[in-house]
Amino acid sequence: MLTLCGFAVSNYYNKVKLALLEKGIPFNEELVMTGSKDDAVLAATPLGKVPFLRTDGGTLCESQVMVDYLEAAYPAHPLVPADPLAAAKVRELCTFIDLHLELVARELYAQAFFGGTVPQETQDRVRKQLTKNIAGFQRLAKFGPYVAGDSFGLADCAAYVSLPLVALATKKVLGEDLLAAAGIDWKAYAGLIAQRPSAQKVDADKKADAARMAAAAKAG
Ligand SMILES: N[C@@H](CCC(=O)N[C@@H](CS)C(=O)NCC(=O)O)C(=O)O
Repeated sequence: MLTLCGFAVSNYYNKVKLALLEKGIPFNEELVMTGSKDDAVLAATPLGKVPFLRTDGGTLCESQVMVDYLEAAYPAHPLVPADPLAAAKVRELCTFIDLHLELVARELYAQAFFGGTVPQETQDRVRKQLTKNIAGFQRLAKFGPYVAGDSFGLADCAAYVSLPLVALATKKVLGEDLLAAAGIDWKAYAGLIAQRPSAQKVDADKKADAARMAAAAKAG
């Protein structure tokens, strides 16, 4: 049996959870927060990041590695096309979203979501980089209506959990939703995906986990 480890507010955790739910793979969940000093956790995720996945044969870290493993090990309900190049094009979008959109916007999260401050020079650098990267993303993304074309797939697992964060973080910190400013109607896209039972489960669990974290923070 698979066990997805991490917490339900995490976008990368939810990327893998969406794939598991969409593919109909049975799995357990185990609450693990970031920054663990536990040797067993660090053996599974050496940087202490979440998510990580326990399988009967060993553990995996890195969300894209996990979803690629799921596709290979559980071919039913495929989330990438059978054609290798078409499948790689879907994975290209996943990588682009994770690396060139989310990871860049992440530099704003301390101020956007956690009450911190991001220096002006970092804000300026992120704005410049994201403006360039969003234009690049627009050359790859189809939104037809799914991010890679006419059917739901792996790229939607990445896009659904991360595009709203990019939009909200840029709006809160830079004063402008850079996705919307570039003409990406991410709200309509997210609304479409949010109708799926998998997304509804992810969103409900995320809300409950956010309440758990708020209560824990209040309790010190
Ligand atoms: N590239 C990793 C990113 C995972 C990641 O950054 N997870 C966040 C939570 S959403 C985390 O663990 N942050 C804590 C840290 O970076 O130390 C993946 O795709 O799994």
